[in-house]
Amino acid sequence: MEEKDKYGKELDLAVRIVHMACSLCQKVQRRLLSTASDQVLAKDDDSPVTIADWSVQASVSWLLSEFLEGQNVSIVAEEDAQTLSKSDAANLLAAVVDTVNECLADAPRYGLRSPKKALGTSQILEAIRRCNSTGGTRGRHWVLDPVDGTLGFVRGDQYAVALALIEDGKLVLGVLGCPNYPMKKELLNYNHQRHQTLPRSPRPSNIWEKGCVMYARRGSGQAWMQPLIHGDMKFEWPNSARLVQVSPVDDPSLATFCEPVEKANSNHSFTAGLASSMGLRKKPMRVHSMVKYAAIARGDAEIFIKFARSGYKEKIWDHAAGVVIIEEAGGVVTDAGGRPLDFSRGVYLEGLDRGIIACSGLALHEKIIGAVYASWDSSNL
Ligand SMILES: Nc1ncnc2c1ncn2[C@@H]1O[C@H](COP(=O)(O)OS(=O)(=O)O)[C@@H](OP(=O)(O)O)[C@H]1O
Ligand SMILES: [Mg+2]
Ligand SMILES: [Mg+2]
Ligand SMILES: [Mg+2]
Repeated sequence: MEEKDKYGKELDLAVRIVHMACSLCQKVQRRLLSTASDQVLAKDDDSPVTIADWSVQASVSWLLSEFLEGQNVSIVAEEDAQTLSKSDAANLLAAVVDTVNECLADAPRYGLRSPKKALGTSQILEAIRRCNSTGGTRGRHWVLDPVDGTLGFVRGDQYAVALALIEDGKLVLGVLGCPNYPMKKELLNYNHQRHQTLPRSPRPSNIWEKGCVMYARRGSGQAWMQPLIHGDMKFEWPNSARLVQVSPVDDPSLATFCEPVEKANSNHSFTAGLASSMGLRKKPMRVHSMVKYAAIARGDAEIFIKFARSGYKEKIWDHAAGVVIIEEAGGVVTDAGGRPLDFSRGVYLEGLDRGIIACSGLALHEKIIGAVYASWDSSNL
């Protein structure tokens, strides 16, 4: 197979699957926001999880196994089936089973096959449990964050579905579905005070106002964006895909940096110090989820910085898809020491030096690394 066609089949499959998963999430988010429900649960670390997280994981797992039959499909993903398997979780499990079957019944619209008959509870639990691979340096591993930014999802705000493929420890493709991130930034209602970054109308009618799916294949030098496939729209490959590129801005005073919304996930006062020391003047764009990676890849912002509290270990599914998309769009992603992220060492980004810095170009990147170096000793991280 020619190098340029390598992973073409896998990318095509992953893009279709992510479109489907985004549609599932939109339905669940609408229901969640319109009913005062108890459908948001807390995990052991107090982070939220919903029917959408489990349902996307089950659907993606089933579809990958179905289409890559014969291969021993290895998936590294965020959720497990423990809570759902408990005897008091029958209603929750039933809701997941319904949601997955509703989603898979739509598969032909995306050029995929539905199951011959609706999946049963045990098949769905099995599909979730199968995603317990720990990745590593050898072989192929799919990396899935079924709902990234679950907090944004339950707030009715930004979230993403992220699917990537690693082969022999290297990222080879990434797909990022952003259901509330319109094709054009101008269509986003960005409110600094309320930290809300939502499409301007709640039920947009124009496809450019709807969400997007971005994707890239390692080494292609290209990153693509498509409008989200909706309702009765037919999936036409490559469905108005357009190339995206990082921003050309390299003057810090004109650059925008993004960071997590929650102080608990990244040290806002440290990043504010960094920003001012390198001459960034604009307010930070605080957005939930890997939409931050999407924003850099398509030139809506120039910098993404995340410094988690010391002791927190970043997981590969929170970054994999975003990193390959930014890099192919012309950007740079490293840790705070300037080294590339290592996706080969299991579930965590082992060896990560302090934080993550994604940038539209080398000039800004060097300035931030320099600013981190200069301010680290005086910081209280
Ligand atoms: N303590 C701590 N520090 C750093 N990061 C953490 C922490 N706890 C969780 N996470 C991971 O952060 C993911 C969400 O990141 P965001 O950038 O969307 O955060 S924020 O909601 O905008 O604040 C979130 O992803 P999801 O669980 O998929 O939502 C987590 O994997
Ligand atoms: Mg995540
Ligand atoms: Mg998640
Ligand atoms: Mg989570």
